[in-house]
Amino acid sequence: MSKKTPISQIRNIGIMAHIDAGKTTVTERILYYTGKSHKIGEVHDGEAVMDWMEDEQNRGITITSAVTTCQWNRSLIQIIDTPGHVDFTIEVERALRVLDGAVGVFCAVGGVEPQSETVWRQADKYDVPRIAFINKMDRTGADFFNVIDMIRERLRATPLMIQIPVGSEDRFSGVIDLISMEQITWDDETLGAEFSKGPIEPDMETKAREYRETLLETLSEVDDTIMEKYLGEEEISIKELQSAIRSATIARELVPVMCGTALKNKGIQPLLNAIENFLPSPKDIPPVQGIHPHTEKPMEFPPHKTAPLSALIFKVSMIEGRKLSFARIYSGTLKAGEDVFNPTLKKKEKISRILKMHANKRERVEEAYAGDIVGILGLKKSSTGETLCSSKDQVLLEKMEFDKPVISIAIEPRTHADQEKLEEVLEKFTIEDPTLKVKIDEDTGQTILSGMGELHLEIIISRMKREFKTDVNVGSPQVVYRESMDAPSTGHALFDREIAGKQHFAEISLELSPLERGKGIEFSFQAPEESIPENYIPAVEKGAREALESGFIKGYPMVDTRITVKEASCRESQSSELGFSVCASMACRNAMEQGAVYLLQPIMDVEVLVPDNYMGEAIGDLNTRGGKVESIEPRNDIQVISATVPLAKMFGYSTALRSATQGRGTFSMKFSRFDKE
Ligand SMILES: Nc1nc2c(ncn2[C@@H]2O[C@H](COP(=O)(O)OP(=O)(O)OP(=O)(O)O)[C@@H](O)[C@H]2O)c(=O)[nH]1
Repeated sequence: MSKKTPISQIRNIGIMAHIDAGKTTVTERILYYTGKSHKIGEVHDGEAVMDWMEDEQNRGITITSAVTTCQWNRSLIQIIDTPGHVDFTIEVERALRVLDGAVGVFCAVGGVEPQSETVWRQADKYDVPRIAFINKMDRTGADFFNVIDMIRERLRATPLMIQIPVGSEDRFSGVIDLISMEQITWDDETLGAEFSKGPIEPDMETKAREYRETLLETLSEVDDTIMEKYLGEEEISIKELQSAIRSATIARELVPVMCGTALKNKGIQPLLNAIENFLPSPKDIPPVQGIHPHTEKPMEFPPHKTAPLSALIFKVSMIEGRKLSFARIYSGTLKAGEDVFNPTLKKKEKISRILKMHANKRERVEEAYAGDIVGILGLKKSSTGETLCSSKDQVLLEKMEFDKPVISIAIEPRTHADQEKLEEVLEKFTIEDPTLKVKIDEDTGQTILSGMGELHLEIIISRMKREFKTDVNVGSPQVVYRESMDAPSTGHALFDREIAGKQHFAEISLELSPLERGKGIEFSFQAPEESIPENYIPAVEKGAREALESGFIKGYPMVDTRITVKEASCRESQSSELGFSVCASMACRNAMEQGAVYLLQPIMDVEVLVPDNYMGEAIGDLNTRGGKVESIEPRNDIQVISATVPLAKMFGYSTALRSATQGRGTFSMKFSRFDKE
């Protein structure tokens, strides 16, 4: 395993799916057939290799992205597990950032569910080439061709059927490979490890020929060579077909679709072949973009082990008190025992160990190369989203953007023993999860946790209890607001004070003015030149930003505001960073007092699915919650209502919807924007 795989044979992939489509079971079977795991751990036994976290086993859903490595034919497949629940979009986004291709798993009965659409769109944003696997062909109601239509209509993708199923539901026995025109049948006795390939059975022949035509037509639309041969009725070899499919998949023109049943051990080996044949290697995708940390000049290094090092930390886990950082290496070589440079922190860090991650064990390696995804021990300060490079050839890769928390709860340790552990546990959680924020409420002294949704915080609390035996009382969830202002307002402050025997003097006049929604905070220093020494400007900026961060009305961060310093003055020998920082902060408070600051609340995109006869109730209920219905679309016998609703009005919605629709309605929700109350 530790022998070096050429970069062209590496496949960094994610498996994306709606909850319950069977992602964990598919991953399990991949590990089984690639020989990494010797026992099939059924999800319902709580033994799945990937889901090693206790909480995931209890809930039966996958929360964290674990990376695991396995070997298939000549390829090294590194699987980054991605969750299906939208409350964990951070996990999906960070996985998408470092993978090169993905397998979308769909349920043959449910097809493309709203959350599969969400995840699919995220993958579109990152230009990730995909193949699709229609799982659960054994279930009652399984309908391969219906899912194909859904992929076309809901995901607006062009499916390329490279297989069709033989039988369905309990008579599903295998597939017809439309590339080689062979029938593949799995042997139930050997957990699907053995299968036979042979000529297509007579009763399937007509259908197989018909879909082979469809495959050739679809492929001809994107590949000229295939088109010429197809129109000329010339023989097209398997190699030619594979190469055309590979190019079209990588160019994201087509999505090859396959099927099977992971639970009944059918269809996984051809899926592994498709990962190897059709998904890109790190060499097949555009080189990662970065900038020079000082000059901000665009930079890119080739994905080669002799190029300068560039790697991105995409996840940090605290394991037994040690920080394990997961990094994707884009170029160069990472060596154990050597220093690397973190351009964000402007600091060197030592790589003490490099680990190749298998699902439940780690293998130590001395070096890792472009294309690899590894665990690193030894990094002390670096965190998720930061770059590692060499101090000689510095590069800064694009940072990961994390959504801001929208919901918070107050927690209180139950006993003295819980109190003692709480700080340490929270530190671990915040290091691992950049979307979780902890702060102490200045008025009440309570600890406030903020996160991405109710489920996100619920899981944190339950992990505290189960994994760390730390019990807390939990307050009811509160919406996290932002503050902003309507019109420009000016502020002034004079700071002239003796601190520890030294006089500090600073004077600042500034203006706070509204920016467009979503712009954040901008700072500009427009005081006359040489009014204060240039090296104090960063202190002014720091003080001003900090003041805005602590808000005005209720202490929520101010957003979408420009700070313009108009005048500044100092006295020689009485200037200090401290003085300028405090003075800028006071001037901002002064401007906020003068101006009209208001609250912004989180608005959510909500999608509600209800049968026709409950639509009236569902819309009425959304209206009473202050929701705005944006569209209503029929999907088979179900109506899909898309609306935007203030998060504050969505508490208890799942219970309300269930009782209004006798359990038939479902919904999904994700953060849209902050807007005026
Ligand atoms: N009938 C049938 N059931 C399956 C199949 N694959 C998975 N399942 C079952 O479907 C359920 C969900 O499977 P998982 O593998 O946990 O699905 P997942 O997509 O990983 O779900 P999350 O971890 O919740 O995101 C489990 O009870 C599986 O045993 C299949 O091919 N056929």
